[in-house]
Amino acid sequence: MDIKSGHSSPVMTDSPQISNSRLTVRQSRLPPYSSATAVSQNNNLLLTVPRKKTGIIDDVKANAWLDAMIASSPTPAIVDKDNISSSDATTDMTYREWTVKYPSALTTFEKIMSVAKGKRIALFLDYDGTLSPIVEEPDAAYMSSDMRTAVQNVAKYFPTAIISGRSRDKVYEFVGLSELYYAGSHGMDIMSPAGESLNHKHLSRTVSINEQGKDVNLFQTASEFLPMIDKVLCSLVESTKDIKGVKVEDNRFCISVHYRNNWTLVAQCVDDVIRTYPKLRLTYGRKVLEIRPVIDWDKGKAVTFLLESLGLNNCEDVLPIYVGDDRTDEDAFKVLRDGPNHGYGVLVSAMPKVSNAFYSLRDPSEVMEFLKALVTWKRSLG
Ligand SMILES: O=P(O)(O)OC[C@H]1O[C@H](O[C@H]2O[C@H](CO)[C@@H](O)[C@H](O)[C@H]2O)[C@H](O)[C@@H](O)[C@@H]1O
Repeated sequence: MDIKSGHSSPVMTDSPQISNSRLTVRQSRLPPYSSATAVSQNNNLLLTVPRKKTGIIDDVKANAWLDAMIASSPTPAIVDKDNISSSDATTDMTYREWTVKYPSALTTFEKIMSVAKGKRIALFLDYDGTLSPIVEEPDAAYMSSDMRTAVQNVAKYFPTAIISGRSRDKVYEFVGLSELYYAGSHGMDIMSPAGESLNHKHLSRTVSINEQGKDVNLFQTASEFLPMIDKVLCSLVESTKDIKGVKVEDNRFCISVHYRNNWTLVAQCVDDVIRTYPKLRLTYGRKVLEIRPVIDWDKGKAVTFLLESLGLNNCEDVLPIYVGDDRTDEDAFKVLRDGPNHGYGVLVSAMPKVSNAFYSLRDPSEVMEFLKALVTWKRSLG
């Protein structure tokens, strides 16, 4: 990974991976992303990554979606330290400069709490990269028991939801706390804790039985896509089976295609499969391509839905806080920044990034400190 800091906003790249690449995709579902959000439904794109002439950074920057995809690709646990060209000191300084715009939620904790005073906090937490560190093997992204305790404690005081790109079952398996709200598949599959009734004026619910045999409410916004998603899942498993480092993950209402090398080949394979499905779209995260239904629903919508269902929307005395690390969390940050339910997004990142969040935390260990601080603060109020 190379961090170029000669621009006003330093850009992270995986230049060794892309320096010789050329990818032309016609009539593709690969989206032309803007710098912070990942939304496009354009069917007729011509995307070209030209061979390096003057500088790969410029070439890549000319292709906004690719730039953004690569920028979000490096994962702290996978990064090869030897490839970092900037000195640690420069990196540190760049990070400190960045925190002027996105202050640490720990160092500004008192300021945040002065706003929270007299308000009810509603807490939204992403999973991967926020509650668990990013690791090479997606199935091994375990949460520490200390983090679990921190989440459990915070949920005693504030309504707490986990909002993840993973399937709801998988994230529930990792977290294992039945007292939380869970929104899997980027918010397309929402479950209330047992014993909590969740109602919404527009969306109908189904009642299901959880592992302890108790009733839980489910809100699923993309059920009609399930047969299509299952079909695409099978095709993707088949078409990528010989590509080293690829793992296709079934996230129920969406699919993740993880890649470690050969990303152009993987992108092409994915594109070949989904180009005949106009009702699906492609987004991306850290070394992952994600296929999901073309519906107007994302993590931001899930936050709004949960606030409405909990009767916490448009309330002067509610402060929603969303902590997340990924591109898909930006939708939620934006909702809290610009929407009627004013709150704070907290971006978890050890690298400078452009974000809709207000605050930042470096990594999951700082997230845990933040959760503990919230509990201490709440207890201090008596
Ligand atoms: O919304 P999230 O909870 O942040 O989930 C986003 C994706 O996270 C997982 O992939 C990422 O984390 C893996 C484990 O650390 C890592 O190996 C992978 O490279 C990352 O992309 C998950 O596997 C995906 O399905 C989620 O969509």
